[in-house]
Amino acid sequence: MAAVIDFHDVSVRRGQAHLLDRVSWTVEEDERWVVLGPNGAGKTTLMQVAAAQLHPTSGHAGLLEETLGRVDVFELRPRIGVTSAAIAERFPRDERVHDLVVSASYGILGRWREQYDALDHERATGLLRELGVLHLADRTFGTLSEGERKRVQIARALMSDPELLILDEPAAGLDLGGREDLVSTLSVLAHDPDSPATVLVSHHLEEIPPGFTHALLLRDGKVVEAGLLTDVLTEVNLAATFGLPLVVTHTDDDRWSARRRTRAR
Ligand SMILES: Nc1ncnc2c1ncn2[C@@H]1O[C@H](COP(=O)(O)OP(=O)(O)OP(=O)(O)O)[C@@H](O)[C@H]1O
Repeated sequence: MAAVIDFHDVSVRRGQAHLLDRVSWTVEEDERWVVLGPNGAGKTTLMQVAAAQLHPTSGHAGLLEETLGRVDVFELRPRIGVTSAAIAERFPRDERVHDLVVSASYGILGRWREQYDALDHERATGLLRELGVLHLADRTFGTLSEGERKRVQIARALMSDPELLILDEPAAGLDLGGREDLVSTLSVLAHDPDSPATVLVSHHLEEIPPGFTHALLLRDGKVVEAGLLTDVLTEVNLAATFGLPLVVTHTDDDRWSARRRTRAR
């Protein structure tokens, strides 16, 4: 199976700061990864490289069988679906939800610039239905709740039928119900064999959707551990990542949680 992400010793430096420090990471087509780490660990920087938005200072960054630095990133980027707070900020608040999704097939914002065919409209409608927000298709983006916006963003990211889907902190800012709804939706996507390879960035184990297969733990720009979820999400690894003693729970319905250990067991 072909590697979707194939990083060897990827480093990103800004002056004396090592934002990423020799990160090696491989993601295969059928894998669903969660990237966990504390604030400032380098998660967003790693996602910028994985989204072909940022070149590493050194190392080999392979993406979709291409190598960053040797490929036209404008051809690579449409093959990668990305959601992040920074991207959502650029969405026009007065854009109709359906138009926001359908315009992604051309990688632009503002649907009036292009003509779309019936298949594009059908696909946008299907994705809005899959994400549970079809009833909002005629609303403007600015009138949606935070949870509704996250779902629309994911529909838009999937519109171009990407080979890699990157979700940078999709549960940030959601209330408990919104988070649980999003986790369920992402779990359905994770179990769908037609879904692209997926990378989800989070600070919280509670946000890992059932069906996710792998985890990468990042701290100070370095990989603490990477591999199968059940191998990686140990109390020892997570304590090393977040810098505090933790009790980690994995339930029968494949949900994870972590809390500070209050006394020695
Ligand atoms: N241009 C820059 N120059 C120096 N340091 C930078 C620069 N850009 C980012 N950093 C630092 O790099 C580190 C990693 O940042 P990054 O945003 O990738 O972390 P993160 O894991 O996504 O954090 P968070 O969870 O808070 O969003 C941070 O300490 C940040 O302050």
